[in-house]
Amino acid sequence: MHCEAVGKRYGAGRWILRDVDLRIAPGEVLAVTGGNGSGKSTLLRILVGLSRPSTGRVTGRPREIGYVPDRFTAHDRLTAASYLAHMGRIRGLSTAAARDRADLLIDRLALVGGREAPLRTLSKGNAQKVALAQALLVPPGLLVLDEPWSGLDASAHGVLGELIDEVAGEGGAVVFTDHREAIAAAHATGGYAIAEGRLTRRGGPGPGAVAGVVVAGAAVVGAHEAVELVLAAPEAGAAPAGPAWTALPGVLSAPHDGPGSAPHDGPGSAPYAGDDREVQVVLADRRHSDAVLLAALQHGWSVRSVRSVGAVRSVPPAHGAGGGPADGGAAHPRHPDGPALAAARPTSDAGRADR
Ligand SMILES: Nc1ncnc2c1ncn2[C@@H]1O[C@H](COP(=O)(O)OP(=O)(O)OP(=O)(O)O)[C@@H](O)[C@H]1O
Repeated sequence: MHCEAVGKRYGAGRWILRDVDLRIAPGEVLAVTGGNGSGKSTLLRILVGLSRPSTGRVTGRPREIGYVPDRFTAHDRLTAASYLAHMGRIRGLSTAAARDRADLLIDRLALVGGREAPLRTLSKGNAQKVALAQALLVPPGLLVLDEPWSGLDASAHGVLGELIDEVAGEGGAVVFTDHREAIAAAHATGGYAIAEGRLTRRGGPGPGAVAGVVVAGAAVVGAHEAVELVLAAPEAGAAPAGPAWTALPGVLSAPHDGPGSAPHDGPGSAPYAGDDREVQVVLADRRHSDAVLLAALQHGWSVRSVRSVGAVRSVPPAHGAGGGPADGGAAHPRHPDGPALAAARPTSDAGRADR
């Protein structure tokens, strides 16, 4: 999805956003921070299509969008369960599937007052939980959350983090706002700040962040602490017999996989001076890296180097751009123009009226 030179002003008022360029790739979790009134909610409304940009355009918006606005005011007599079942049906679920999904989300978010509480009786935090649940009734290709942590109790904080990871792990993109850098750093894979209408990329986010890498087409999806293993084949000249790298538990990518697929070029084949053995570069989840090394050693490979890559996020083949295990499962730089982006489900960009 791409916001291209997006600008926004309400009527003849000041420019709230100017020249915003933003690409969002599947599997990314982007935090947008900024002070009160800086335009965060405005940007989110443009992303989901509720507000039309005054200049520029948004393309590649996924079909399924989950949106949690900053305020979810529910004056309704409907119960939480009925509301969610109704919303699920609007999104194409059968009544039974909508109820099941709603029940699951209500349980996970521990809605106080329960599923039969009328919406209008819910506290701010519990209404926020219902808003979150409605955004997740069907797996969103884009999940947009406006200050989702505000008002949530501590236990729901953890669940929200899990839900975000799950959406991203399934190849959905997530964008959320918050005032607090710490929250952004803990949950996002990339960050932006808005000030004076300009959106600027922030430096590396914190522990939950992805250190610049998306693995498209990995056999295992989700967030990983990854290790890069550079392995040298048993002997020079021969097609290296190795384990089926990507079939090993925890392997996220191995550019040249399978028997007889000797690496001849690309990132996996850079020869070392004085050693022309073929080289395989394996990106593995850290928890499995010892087992991968053991498998390599058992097949006669030797270890050139082991390097911690930090956090990476892997997305499934359907969302990759030809980087699946079948063609090598490459680790792509998390760059706006990175190949993973090409898999964004294209949709029309029919803007809807401003609220
Ligand atoms: N529908 C509207 N009509 C006119 N002005 C608006 C409208 N919506 C927002 N604004 C103005 O646009 C500016 C940005 O508002 P926005 O809600 O996007 O900021 P924000 O960064 O989300 O703020 P906060 O952190 O306080 O929620 C504010 O000055 C606000 O008053």
